[in-house]
Amino acid sequence: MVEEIKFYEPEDNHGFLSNFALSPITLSDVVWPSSEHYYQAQKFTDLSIQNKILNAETPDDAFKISRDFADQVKDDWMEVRGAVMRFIVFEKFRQNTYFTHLLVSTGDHFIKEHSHKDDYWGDGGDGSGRNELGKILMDVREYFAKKEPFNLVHFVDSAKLPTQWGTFQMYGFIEVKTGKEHLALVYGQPTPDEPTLIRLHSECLTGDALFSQRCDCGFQLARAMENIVKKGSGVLLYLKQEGRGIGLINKIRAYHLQDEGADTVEANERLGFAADMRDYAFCRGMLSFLNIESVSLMTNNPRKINALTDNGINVVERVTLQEGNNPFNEGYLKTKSAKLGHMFDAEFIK
Ligand SMILES: Nc1nc(O)c(N)c(N[C@@H]2O[C@H](COP(=O)(O)O)[C@@H](O)[C@H]2O)n1
Ligand SMILES: [Zn+2]
Repeated sequence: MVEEIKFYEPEDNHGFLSNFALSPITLSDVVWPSSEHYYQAQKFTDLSIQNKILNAETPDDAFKISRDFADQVKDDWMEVRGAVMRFIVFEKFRQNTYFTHLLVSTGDHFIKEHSHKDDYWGDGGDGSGRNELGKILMDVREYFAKKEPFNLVHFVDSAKLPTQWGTFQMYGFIEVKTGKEHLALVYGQPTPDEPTLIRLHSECLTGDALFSQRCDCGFQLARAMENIVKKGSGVLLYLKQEGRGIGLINKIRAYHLQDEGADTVEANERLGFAADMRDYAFCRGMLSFLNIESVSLMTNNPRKINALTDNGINVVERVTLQEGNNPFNEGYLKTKSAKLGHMFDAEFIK
């Protein structure tokens, strides 16, 4: 059974779907504060009425001003209103990509404007209405759901994550291609005005949660979060890519081979995997949702730099993240440098 999304007030859950949600739409150098402003203004040929509506403080005021001039609505309005609505709802989402991510993230849910006041655009409150606005929203969703970056991940929900360094906002995403669950930990208020300090951290249960000294992951995770808090803002993408993409159990198999003398690349390959199975293309979807286009990337791994660059993210700076070298991971770090191109200072892997 396909679940339903019933929306109405812009401040309620799924309120972004409402025409009364503020969403600047620029048309011929005119900025309409909401789709409601534009839709109501198109009822009139009188430019002074259009301007009154354009300059209305709120979408509600735009609606009310339109009702004040009900006797001057143009004769063909009932014939053209459907096309006007479809145009402006499409433009709302084309120009406000955060809303587009939210719309596409509703998946295949049936969308209804739950309005007892309107049985044409809404469902009439009892489901007897035509729900024409809901139909347009589902058509617009279908269009953008096929387009990058909206087709890469679906946002599910977010919550606070208090840590020893500071409180992050944790966003949960589902990768469309694989169904994998990925996180974005956001600290402060990253803005497109300057490069955002970020880390692409591939999940390493042993290092991140079990204090392993076989690798540098847990040490890098801690330092990256500390760096972000010290800077005042930034993002850590926590990616479901355990074992360089081979998974936890296969990583244990790889460790076993390493216990018998193989290096970390040889072990992967003896198990029938490439040295590194990870793909990062979906990260563009998470960064787009967060409105991040240029980054300072904390990594030693050239593949992560290339992956972001290849997917349209401007990596303006690489910030080294050399942490946790110890006798147990000395060989691992040396192999990452020699065979996987990791950029370490000579002193770090002596
Ligand atoms: N396949 C595999 N073999 C090993 O020996 C490993 N230590 C790992 N660890 C995984 O590597 C990723 C972190 O490496 P980067 O620094 O991001 O390149 C992460 O997925 C670990 O689980 N994997
Ligand atoms: Zn690790």
